Amino acid sequence: MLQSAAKVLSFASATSVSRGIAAGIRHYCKNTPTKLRVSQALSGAELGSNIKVQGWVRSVRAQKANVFLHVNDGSSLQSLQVIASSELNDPLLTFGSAVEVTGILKKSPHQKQPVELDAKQINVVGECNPVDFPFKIKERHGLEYIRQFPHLRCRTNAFSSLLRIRSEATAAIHSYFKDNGFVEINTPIITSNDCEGAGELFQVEPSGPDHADGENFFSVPAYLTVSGQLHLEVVSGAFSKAYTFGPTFRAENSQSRRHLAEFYMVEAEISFTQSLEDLTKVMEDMFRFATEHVLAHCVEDVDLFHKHVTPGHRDTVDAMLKNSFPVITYREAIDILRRSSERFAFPTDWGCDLKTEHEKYLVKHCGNIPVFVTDYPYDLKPFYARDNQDHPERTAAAVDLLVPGVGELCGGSLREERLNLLSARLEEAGLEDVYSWYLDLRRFGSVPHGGFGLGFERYLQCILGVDNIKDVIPFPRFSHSCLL
Ligand SMILES: NC(=O)C[C@H](N)C(=O)O
Repeated sequence: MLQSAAKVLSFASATSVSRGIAAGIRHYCKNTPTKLRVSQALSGAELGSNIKVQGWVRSVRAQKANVFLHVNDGSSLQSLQVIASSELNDPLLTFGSAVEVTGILKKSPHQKQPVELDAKQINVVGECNPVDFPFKIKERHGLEYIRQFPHLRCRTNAFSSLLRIRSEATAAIHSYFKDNGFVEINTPIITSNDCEGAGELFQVEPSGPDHADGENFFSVPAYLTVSGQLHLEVVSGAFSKAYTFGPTFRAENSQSRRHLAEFYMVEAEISFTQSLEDLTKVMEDMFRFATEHVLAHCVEDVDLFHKHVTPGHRDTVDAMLKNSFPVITYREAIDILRRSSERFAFPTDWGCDLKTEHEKYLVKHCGNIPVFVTDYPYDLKPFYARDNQDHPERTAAAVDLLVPGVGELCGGSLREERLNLLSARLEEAGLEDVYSWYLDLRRFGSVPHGGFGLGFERYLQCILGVDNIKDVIPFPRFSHSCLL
């Protein structure tokens, strides 16, 4: 009896203790702000709650007894409006400063923004001297201006939109390949081959005191990759669909609006191909999938470009998505160029490389939508391109995709899978020994296959209408420039 009374007592005291703890936790939770990203706050999550946001001040204005801020943390183009009483104002609260704001998230009485943060506390985490800061409040700076500040430009609306679009486009391209049964392969960045044979290579050599004797680290000359194609071809001997998406390097001595020394390339390789159509279908489908995804998931960011940076470009993008991409042969392209009344700077004879001016003309001629050009002269293409033996003119089964505003976006080909033809071509070029492993691929289970590469920055230029490729990559590298 006594024992059971004791049990009841201890149970009673235990429950009151736990009740006390629970109340304490509730009290603590009520007073501990929930950390939200700006995009979450804007979506109305946690309306009426005590929240905390951390970000950078995009605008600041003192009015009567209040101070109004816009805080952005890169999660969306929109900033969160913060209202604080002027006691919370601080001379360090300037455009560009980093802040931490705690307060109650409320529905906004203004139509322009759905919510506002009624601030109870503002900490300036990092000050920013507005006099020295290169960007000015409420000014729309052009891409060319902000390009001068590669270490600061992500703090502008335009460049932060670009970075979000870039990230979303990357994800879309990966999901396209995943959804369509491709396996992602990490092809090497350091390689001993010059896939394109164009000699635009950056050689890799070690440095530092351990390598002062000038030894050859790899025992063979090594370079930064110009293309993952040959490694994908290795893989395509066992995987019928493979792709890679990574940095690529070309030592082109060019300051042009569409060349970089370091750029990202999406490359795919498909085994058991029947014709170039197997490649053009994937190129076109991937282009559509990624573009539709970006337009649907980055509405405000894309609008910023299409309305303010490159007004009118949306119509071009809509036309690209509405029409299927025409296909013309190189022969037809040459005939179109030769018939035109345009005065080209470069020749338009059979066998000439198509230059940017030609590519742009062909795109316009075809209705300002992307156009595939196929079956290039055999001698224009590298050793791996398949010989179209049945064509009257000597051509290779190669294809380029030309797009509005940019010119060449993708290049691809069926690969020469026939051992005798490939080894004859390599022998002619004196490359038989270097590529003996490549010939092995044709000795052991060779199948017709082909692939293509898409320049990711050119793709972004194309869908956003951005003129200069340096404005669509976080840290551009080009001749005489390797800032940061
Ligand atoms: N993977 C490819 O077909 C791309 C091609 N090797 C190029 O660099 O243009």
